[in-house]
Amino acid sequence: MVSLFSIGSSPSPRLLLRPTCCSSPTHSRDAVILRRAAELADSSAGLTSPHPNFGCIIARGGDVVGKGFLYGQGTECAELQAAEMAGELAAGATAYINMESGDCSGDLAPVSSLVQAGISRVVVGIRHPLRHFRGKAIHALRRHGVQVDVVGEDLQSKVYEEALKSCLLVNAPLLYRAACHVPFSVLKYAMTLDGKIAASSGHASWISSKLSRGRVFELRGRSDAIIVGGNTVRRDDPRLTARHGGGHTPVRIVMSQTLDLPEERNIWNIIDAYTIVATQRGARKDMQKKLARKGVEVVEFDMLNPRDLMRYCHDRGYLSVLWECGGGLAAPAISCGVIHKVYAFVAPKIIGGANAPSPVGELGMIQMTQALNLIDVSYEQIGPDMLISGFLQPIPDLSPIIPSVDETSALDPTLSPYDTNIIFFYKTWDPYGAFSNFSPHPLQLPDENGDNYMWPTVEHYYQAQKFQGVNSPLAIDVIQQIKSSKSPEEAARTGRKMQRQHPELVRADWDSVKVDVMYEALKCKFSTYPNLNTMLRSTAGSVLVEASPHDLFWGGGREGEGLNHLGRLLMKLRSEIMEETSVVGVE
Ligand SMILES: NC(=O)C1=CN([C@@H]2O[C@H](COP(=O)(O)OP(=O)(O)OC[C@H]3O[C@@H](n4cnc5c(N)ncnc54)[C@H](OP(=O)(O)O)[C@@H]3O)[C@@H](O)[C@H]2O)C=CC1
Ligand SMILES: Nc1c(N[C@@H]2O[C@H](COP(=O)(O)O)[C@@H](O)[C@H]2O)[nH]c(=O)[nH]c1=O
Repeated sequence: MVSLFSIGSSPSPRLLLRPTCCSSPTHSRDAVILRRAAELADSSAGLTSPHPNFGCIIARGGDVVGKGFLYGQGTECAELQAAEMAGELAAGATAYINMESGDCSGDLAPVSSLVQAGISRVVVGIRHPLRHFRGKAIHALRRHGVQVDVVGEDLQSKVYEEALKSCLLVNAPLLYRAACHVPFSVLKYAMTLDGKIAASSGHASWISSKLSRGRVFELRGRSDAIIVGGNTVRRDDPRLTARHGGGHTPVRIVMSQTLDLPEERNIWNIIDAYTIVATQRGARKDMQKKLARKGVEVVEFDMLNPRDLMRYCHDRGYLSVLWECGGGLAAPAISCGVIHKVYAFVAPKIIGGANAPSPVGELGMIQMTQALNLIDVSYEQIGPDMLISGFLQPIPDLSPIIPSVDETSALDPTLSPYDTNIIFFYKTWDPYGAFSNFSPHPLQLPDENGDNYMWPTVEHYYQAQKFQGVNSPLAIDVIQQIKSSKSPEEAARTGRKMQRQHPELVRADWDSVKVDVMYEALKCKFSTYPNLNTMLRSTAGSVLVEASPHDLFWGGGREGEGLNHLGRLLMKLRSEIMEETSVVGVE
């Protein structure tokens, strides 16, 4: 791992790009546009689940002629949007992408859209951090005769420092995930000028201003999960929802060893946001049952601690986590190295109190020289408060590891981070992400009127089918909402929420037909896309498991307790395809 940010005035090794020998007006222009591509990549933050962020700008000379960003998993890639916008002006132009394209579909759509548009040069901020994508798009572009310049490899000038930093920042969660196998964790707290996060009575609302709390809602919207400890639930009765106006709602996680929690709390209301309680194995079974009855998921750990919880969150596909706990939990989280960034809102107030809680409990340090120094610190005034933020750990830099050409030439069907006889898939950025229902493979199937309709993803189709044929204007309206959802995540959110809130809108036979509905959609997907068909056949001999730790019907569950119906259907489809292929072969 290499430090990327300057500590005080000493710049980090990788940001020490070679001095200005090669700096030129072209370099300066490249750097400015690349930075804009990174900013563009951030556009969907808070509107959809945290996911790898891609932005693409196409420019001729200094003039931008096309741009696009990835809105969510399963939506149109940034490169294609930019190429479409640029039209004929793309021929001979330069494309700027903050990160090497990833592609879960195996057909490298981002690459083909740039090649077909006639782009002659591509400037890449960073290589893709995930091993199965790394170098692949760069290699494919070069094979098509496109000049590819990667910052830090082909472009060495110091003028790229800020652009590179923006490229790293916008995908910091993915970089941590790839390097450390944990989600990017941010510790956020609000404290008085005398360093208290509550009065000695425990009362804490409010320390920071309304404006600052508005910023917290934005931070929540950028996170997959928010974590607090049991004591904060007992004392504050928090809601922990993202009232930021965006669409994405993070999961709320309560860490409680004792499970000595009140039965009535805002956080048990799962209509607005899903709640998970992480606890010690065997803790208060009666309480576990009560929580489960409210729809709260209880996850038991052999030894509840922040590191194991973060591993669990990683397996659950989370990229970004916000810790909003008190000092009792913040200290062990820092000690075991899972906190990467800190946001401290400092309010110009003094509350005093020898026993008033502070943001970080016991770390076992006795000398000031042991203090943890934040890296790349920022200061921002928000209304009356000061927001101080910085990194506790540098963003991992994987870019210097350049794969060989052989490694990147094709999708290796045996490439799996898991046991070779079991292929797990879950998020679209996993090696077999194309098997996910969120993958960007539109499929043509009938809509509610029986007309052929291009559904953006399997998820859109599946969610809409829940309300198909129900004689109610609201059910018809839900189908329309699902059809127009910009991402599969939005489609899933709408479908699940309406199913929870209005079970009467769900078709009466849903439980008995849902497996058939899914199979029909999968058959359509894998017959429409030959490359997916090939990928599915290439898994022959392996068990396919959707690695969803929480969906015990479609997924395999955390410890294999799930029914794995999605994996089973894919294996059934694989057998059918292989039988058909062998029959055709015999004829
Ligand atoms: N101003 C601010 O930004 C904030 C202020 N606060 C204030 O802080 C106070 C609560 O602080 P604090 O008790 O530290 O907060 P927390 O409840 O957030 O953290 C401590 C609790 O975490 C649970 N826990 C689970 N695993 C561990 C572990 N391995 N180590 C330690 N604890 C673990 C325990 O719950 P259990 O006892 O159930 O087992 C423990 O009591 C309240 O007064 C609240 O108002 C809280 C958050 C933010
Ligand atoms: N007191 C305090 C904070 N406290 C945090 O916010 C939680 C309450 O969130 P909610 O119920 O959704 O409004 C609370 O439990 C604690 O984690 N946050 C801040 O930004 N500023 C503040 O002054």
